Amino acid sequence: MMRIKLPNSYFEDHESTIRLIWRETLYADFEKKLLERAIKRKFRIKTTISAEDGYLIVDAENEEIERLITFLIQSHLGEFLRSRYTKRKVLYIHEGMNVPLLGYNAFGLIDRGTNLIQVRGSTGCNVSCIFCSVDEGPYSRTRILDYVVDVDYLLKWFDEVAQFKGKGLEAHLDGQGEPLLYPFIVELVQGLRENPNVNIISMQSNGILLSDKLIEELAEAGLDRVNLSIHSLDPEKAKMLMGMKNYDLNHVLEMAEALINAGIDVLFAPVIIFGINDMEAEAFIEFARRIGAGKRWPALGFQNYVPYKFGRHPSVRFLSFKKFYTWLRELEEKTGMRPLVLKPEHFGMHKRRFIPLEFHVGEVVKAKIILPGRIEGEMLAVARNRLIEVINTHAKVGEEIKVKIVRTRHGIYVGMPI
Ligand SMILES: C[S@@+](CC[C@H](N)C(=O)[O-])C[C@H]1O[C@@H](n2cnc3c(N)ncnc32)[C@H](O)[C@@H]1O
Ligand code: SF4
Repeated sequence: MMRIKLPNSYFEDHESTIRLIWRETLYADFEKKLLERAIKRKFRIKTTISAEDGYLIVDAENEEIERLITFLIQSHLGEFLRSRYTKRKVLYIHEGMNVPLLGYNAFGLIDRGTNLIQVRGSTGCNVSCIFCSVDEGPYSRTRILDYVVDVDYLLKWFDEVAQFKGKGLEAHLDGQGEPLLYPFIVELVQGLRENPNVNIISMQSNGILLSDKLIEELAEAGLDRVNLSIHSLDPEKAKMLMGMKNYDLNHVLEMAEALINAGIDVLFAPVIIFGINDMEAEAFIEFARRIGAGKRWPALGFQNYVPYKFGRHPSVRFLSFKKFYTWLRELEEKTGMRPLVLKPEHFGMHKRRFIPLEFHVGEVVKAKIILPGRIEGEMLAVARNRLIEVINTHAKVGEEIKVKIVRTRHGIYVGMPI
């Protein structure tokens, strides 16, 4: 009997398949029959494969068999990879694929002309907030695919961008999804910390996947702040807003305290939907005060609910930003909590030279389709070492097509086939 384990993984038995859980957030299913057949073909012996206590069990004793199984699993991992949370197929982006990490908003890097660089290692979310601006999570109706970027590759691109942008940068881990689903989150923070141009490392998160152990690791790696998305202090209302029956508000509140105790600052970032949770604003302020949030940065960053084109839209009233800011100023007066109207300077943010645009609107470029996109009719193409999101297309991976650039804002390129 052999017990096989692979680094950062464990195995589960699923009747006809063996499931490899890799780095907690990803999995791949392997047909037992196929693995057994491969052993039979090579070694002419009949074996049975199962999983127990996290190990893959083969009823044979032979190091060569162990090597074969390990090789088969590792070499097919990319093909079968799925997200444990969204259950969607995951495309693993690594250096060998030559995928530029500038140009697309779902993964890679985004430069919006300031000293803050958004760093996006993966897509996908573990909850489905009823207002989500990017229609994320297990109940998404539009997202059909997830991406995970190899951490060394992401850091390599970051280092190039950071060299161009200069000193005093903030690396902000956010995404079209939940950054804590990124399987290399600790390594990413560590790598960013090693960059001499990075001063601050912050993250935007729903906090659900935090644990005492992960917080300790993130603190040690050098994370400075978490903008924590908590939308209600009432457990039932919070479940409704997060679109998740087993959302454990208490756990997230405990983790907020644990972050602060570990020296990671917390900024609470509730999305305010008037008529639903605006009446909780003072309770949020009270809670933030009590646990000592906002040590180096503001403790609260209330966000006005905005109905986004590709997001989810609860049937609620949308308050104009003018009225929203008036509401915030009144709240400042009433509670003495300042600032609630947040400005870039509260975060040490300032304008910086943009990475020059590679295309201009209206330009027609020859681009090569290299990856499927996240929604139906969308593909990712590459030209001049940038990604372009091509919409309304039936083109296939490998094809070269002519694309008319329709959007270039903040170096995110959208094009249409012509
Ligand atoms: C898309 S989320 C991604 C990060 C992470 N999953 C989270 O929720 O913190 C980024 C931020 O946008 C907020 N947000 C999502 N949908 C929104 C909407 N329709 N209007 C305003 N803010 C929204 C989230 O609460 C979160 O603070
Ligand atoms: S707002 Fe954030 S936590 Fe909520 S579904 Fe969207 S990505 Fe996930």
